[in-house]
Amino acid sequence: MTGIRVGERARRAGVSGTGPPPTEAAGTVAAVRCGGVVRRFGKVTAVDGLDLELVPGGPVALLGRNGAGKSTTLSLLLGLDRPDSGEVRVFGRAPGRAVREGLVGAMLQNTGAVSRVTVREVVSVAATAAPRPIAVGEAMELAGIAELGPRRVDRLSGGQQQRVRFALAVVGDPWLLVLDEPTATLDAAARRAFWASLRAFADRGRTVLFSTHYIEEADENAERIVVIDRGQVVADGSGAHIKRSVGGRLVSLDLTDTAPHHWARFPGVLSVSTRGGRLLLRSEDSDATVRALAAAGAVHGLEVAPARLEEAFLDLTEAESAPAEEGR
Ligand SMILES: Nc1ncnc2c1ncn2[C@@H]1O[C@H](COP(=O)(O)OP(=O)(O)OP(=O)(O)O)[C@@H](O)[C@H]1O
Repeated sequence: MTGIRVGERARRAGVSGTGPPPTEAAGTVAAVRCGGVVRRFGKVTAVDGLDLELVPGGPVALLGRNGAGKSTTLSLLLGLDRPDSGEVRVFGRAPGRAVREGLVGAMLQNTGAVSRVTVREVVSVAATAAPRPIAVGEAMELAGIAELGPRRVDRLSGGQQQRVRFALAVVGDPWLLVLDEPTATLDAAARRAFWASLRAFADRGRTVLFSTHYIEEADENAERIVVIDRGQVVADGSGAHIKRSVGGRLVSLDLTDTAPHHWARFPGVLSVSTRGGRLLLRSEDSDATVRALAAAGAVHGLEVAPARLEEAFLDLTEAESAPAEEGR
């Protein structure tokens, strides 16, 4: 576990907050615990025996390619859906109960903007509905929309509307904030601003879990990355840990040589792929790989680089990717 405990983070940030649910001291109960969770849709097993525990703290990224089971997992955590088997607990409670108690906030994909109301009005309504809200102005500040209070929500840009959704998700002061691909529709500047807001919220000692396809963003913005594929956790740790666990360096060269080589049998080679006319060899011993490539006369446009998270991610999820949408 790499999450920082609530008390520790909140102390570091100098935030008092409203405190954890009264029955539990901070950090003594898992924010999320999934055990053997299965969710099937017809022949498709979207979540396939998922085990996951989040200690309070974060942010944590749920990283996976299309159809990996991220949204289904988040729906189960929010009590919007139920597992076919296995157990999901949020702060020790059934997810629906945790949501009703105001312990969970969410920002989901494709939620439309309400018409004709102002930003301040819509955030105020959400605050009224929450059992333990923070001040409306504070939520707007956190979301970076303090200046937008009098503006109509339906006349804002996509990036601004996304920040309003963030304010709606945090105004109830949830102890777990769940975000499904929060930056999918944002440009680079809006993304940067959004991540700053999200980190500011996590720094109040809250648990933040977001799903993403963006590997580099997960690395930059999460303390822990849970890689999910075919509804199972295939890697779990910091970005550095995931890079290390896949291991090695990336040896790449121009694929000009048409002679058949058994690249996978070259010394040190862990995996082989091609991209844009380049051969990519992940190697645990790049010196040995390069020597063998030179001996085979295959060195054209050679580059050796540290493993990037993207390659690590592809290695973890690409090898058997074909049947993912077909069920097993
Ligand atoms: N309501 C549903 N009915 C049928 N199949 C579903 C349903 N919801 C999800 N699935 C299937 O379950 C699998 C996992 O979907 P899910 O949306 O959880 O993946 P994801 O990782 O969130 O993907 P994406 O990144 O594309 O949103 C997919 O094969 C999807 O088609």
